[in-house]
Amino acid sequence: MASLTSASAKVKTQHELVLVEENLSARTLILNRPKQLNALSYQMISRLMELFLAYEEDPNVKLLVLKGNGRAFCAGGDVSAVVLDIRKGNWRLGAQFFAKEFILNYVIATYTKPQVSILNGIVMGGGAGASVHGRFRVATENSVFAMPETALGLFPDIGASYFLSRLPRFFGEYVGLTGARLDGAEMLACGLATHFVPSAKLSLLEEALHKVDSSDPANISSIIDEYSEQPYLKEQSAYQRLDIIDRCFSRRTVEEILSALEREAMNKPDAWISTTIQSLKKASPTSLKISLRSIREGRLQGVGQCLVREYRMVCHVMQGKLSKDFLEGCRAILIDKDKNPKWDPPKLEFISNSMVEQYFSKIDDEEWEDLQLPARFHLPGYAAAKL
Ligand SMILES: CC(C)(COP(=O)(O)OP(=O)(O)OC[C@H]1O[C@@H](n2cnc3c(N)ncnc32)[C@H](O)[C@@H]1OP(=O)(O)O)[C@@H](O)C(=O)NCCC(=O)NCCSC(=O)/C=C/c1ccc(O)cc1
Repeated sequence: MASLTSASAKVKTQHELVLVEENLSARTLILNRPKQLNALSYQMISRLMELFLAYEEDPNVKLLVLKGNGRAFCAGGDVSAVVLDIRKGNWRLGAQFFAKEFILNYVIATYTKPQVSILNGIVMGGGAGASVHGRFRVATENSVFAMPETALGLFPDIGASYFLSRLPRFFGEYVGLTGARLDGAEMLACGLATHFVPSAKLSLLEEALHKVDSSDPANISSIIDEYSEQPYLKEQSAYQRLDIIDRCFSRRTVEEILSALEREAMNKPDAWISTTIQSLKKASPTSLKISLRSIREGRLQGVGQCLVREYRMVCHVMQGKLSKDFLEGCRAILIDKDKNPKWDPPKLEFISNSMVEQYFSKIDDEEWEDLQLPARFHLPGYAAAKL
């Protein structure tokens, strides 16, 4: 029988935002802001961090399950508050949010006990950060995955330059630049999910996980295997187009990627190529350029290095000195909802390499410092790389 517990926390609402279920050696954390699609607020991230760190020390805990209440696992970081902060000129509050979130991503990526994320709904931005770095990711027929940041004037953060760059071939560049939505079958095919379980079987799976008394990933994997199915990958899936994706998204620059897609479209008109071109043309040109460079650098870096670099980048975005596209993207998509952002600079060709370069440099501010990741000791082999 599950019991609801409340570990030590200062603010009462934190307990309501992340519910905890205890079952023998398993702990289930439930993101509980269903009306906002479980968008992660600062309090939620703080609470998750507190719970993850406490459970790592607790020998009675062997397995963590993470899931969302309602139709979403998690639709990303909570963008509603940040817009107010930036408008007031308080970009450091945004930076503080990201520092906390990225450290949580790092703790998850290097966690010493297995984490099973049940992705039975929307998984976007920060929701991917809370799950993809963990050991097991269970997709269902309700999963909708996307990294939609370039449409918002941001870039795929939360360590996405690490995991996107490790997807097969150039699929990560495609997912990260276009913000394309993937279903559960596509998530499994590309490796973002480790298992696919039909939602009708989730309660049985969870019951089985509640009885687990081991942290051995092989044990957990075989339990999830019992409920897993091989889903149908639709013929129109982007994952069936890896050859075109490779031909186009392997190009050196965003301009070359677009030209390659346009050439493909001329040779063989196709709805998927048109949609892909349209997504790129609607996104912030600055976001596209810094995202491509970030994913390319990520190929050669560990998850910690990726997060430190992304933190520099996100601080530049929050500071708004180099570009105000993030504020404009939030206005157009979340506030006025006219879906018509006016990006500045408005075109790819106006953004030089040296402008891109600045996003990767330290912030010129005496009070600012690079992200300090916590030292993580005694990691078992499986705690390091999950993808
Ligand atoms: C496609 C979605 C997921 C579902 O669409 P829908 O089914 O038509 O549902 P709604 O859009 O009506 O969403 C239901 C409610 O959830 C809210 N919501 C839905 N995602 C959100 C959300 N990320 N935030 C804060 N409310 C939300 C949304 O505003 C709405 O609230 P309300 O109008 O009061 O009913 C749609 O909500 C959507 O595009 N959400 C944004 C997804 C997204 O871009 N996520 C990644 C964002 S970037 C990121 O993670 C970092 C952000 C950030 C964080 C902190 C910072 O300091 C700086 C930056």
